Amino acid sequence: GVGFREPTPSTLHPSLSVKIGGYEIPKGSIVYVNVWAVARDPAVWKDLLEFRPERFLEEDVDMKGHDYRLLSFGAGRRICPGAQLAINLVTSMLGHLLHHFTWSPPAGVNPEDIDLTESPGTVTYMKNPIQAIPTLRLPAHLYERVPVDM
Ligand code: HEM
Repeated sequence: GVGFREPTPSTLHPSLSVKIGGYEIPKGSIVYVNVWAVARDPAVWKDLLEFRPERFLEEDVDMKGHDYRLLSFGAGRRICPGAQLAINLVTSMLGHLLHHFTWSPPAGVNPEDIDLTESPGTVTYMKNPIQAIPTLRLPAHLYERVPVDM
């Protein structure tokens, strides 16, 4: 498995003309930052192609623009304003999916054979959608909808 999947690029909007690495960047240009490459820098990440989420427990990596090793939401003035909402939603959604279901590959597919190839572009998708089969892991009555008075 792969450790980092940056789904979207980040942009810089220089307010002055600057020269970087021999390139003249005129004021007002939109510069796309290849955050995908930044998040895969072997000089920065240990075992970078391993799926090892616990790396983020071992080391404090800020993902809201303060740590340039991981720029999922960009950084600076044009950072994603929905970052905290997105982090809360993804955490809650993943938590529910894992709490309620056991997930397995379709019958006959070994986990090692799942194709994790990405399809690069402005937004990164999986080249082939991953198929996963959920089975209930809690007593059935816990999945019933509870009416709520609003
Ligand atoms: C996991 C989910 C999300 C990711 C990975 C993400 C990522 C990003 C990135 C990389 C940018 C560009 C930052 C830059 O140019 O440097 C951006 C911009 C933006 N995002 Fe998100 N975002 C997410 C969810 C959301 C949500 C939930 C909202 C709103 C409710 C949101 C609203 C925006 C807006 C309005 C901008 C444009 C900000 C600007 O250009 O000033 N995003 N986002």
